Amino acid sequence: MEQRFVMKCGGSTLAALPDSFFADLRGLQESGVKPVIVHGGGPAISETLTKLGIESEFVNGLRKTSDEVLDVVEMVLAGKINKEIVRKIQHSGAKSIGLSGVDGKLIKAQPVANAAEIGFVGDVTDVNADIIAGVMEMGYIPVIAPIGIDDASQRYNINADTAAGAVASHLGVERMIVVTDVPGILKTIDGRKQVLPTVTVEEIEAMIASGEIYGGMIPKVRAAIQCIQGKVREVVIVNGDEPNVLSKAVLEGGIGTRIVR
Ligand SMILES: Nc1ncnc2c1ncn2[C@@H]1O[C@H](COP(=O)(O)OP(=O)(O)O)[C@@H](O)[C@H]1O
Ligand SMILES: CC(=O)N[C@@H](CCC(=O)OP(=O)(O)O)C(=O)O
Repeated sequence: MEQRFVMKCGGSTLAALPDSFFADLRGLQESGVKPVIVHGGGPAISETLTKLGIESEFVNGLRKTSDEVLDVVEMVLAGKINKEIVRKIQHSGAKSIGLSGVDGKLIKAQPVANAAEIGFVGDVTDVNADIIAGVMEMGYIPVIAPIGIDDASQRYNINADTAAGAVASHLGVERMIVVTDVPGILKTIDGRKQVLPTVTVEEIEAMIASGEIYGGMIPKVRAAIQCIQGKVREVVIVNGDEPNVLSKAVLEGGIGTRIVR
């Protein structure tokens, strides 16, 4: 079995993740599995921007990022949220090191195509997988904040789903697990919302076109589609609230929605 997996934790669920979630993570690591975490924190960024009286808006799911907004994004993601996750992992008894994409130029980025409209938002151009592998080799769980950097040392705000997909691709893991606040991709069947156990790229495109997949689910499925073109075999979307959700997703299957080729 592939020993490594990338897990993306969304801001929608981070604060509510119970101690048992981190105990499950520790158990997995003890059994020889090597997790890599990439996290979001959109709601916490919005809250801090509001407190500071800085306006920001989303354009097609991406935050318009001025220099002033970028400072707050880095402060909240690489500071507050990253260290909160590292502390929780350490409290569970596992070892963890927090990094942002700036550290060791871990995530190289370039401006998105519509940068003139949305500012310092980045697309990933490269990931320094050696740093991540080195941290794992030392027995630590890497926790990565989605800030990118270019050769001129400009920072970029990167959507966390996009960053996680790029990390999974560059590491060449077989599986990415996306932990969020819904139990998978939901579809109304026979008048009832149901979790789809498996979806293909074609089904996703149809659900985006019909509006059945919208908002924050769009960057997740887009990142999933991008990374399953390569070595990543499947992306699993799960709810962080479910007991032992990680070990179920990694070892057993049959939970959440699996996105496959
Ligand atoms: N078909 C769908 N199934 C489930 N959730 C969906 C779907 N389409 C859109 N969503 C929305 O996507 C949200 C998850 O995205 P988001 O709030 O950005 O989470 P995160 O902070 O974890 O990245 C869900 O809470 C739900 O409102
Ligand atoms: C460019 C862009 O939109 N970046 C995101 C980064 C955080 C994120 O993606 O967090 P979630 O996973 O919780 O949504 C933002 O500024 O909110």
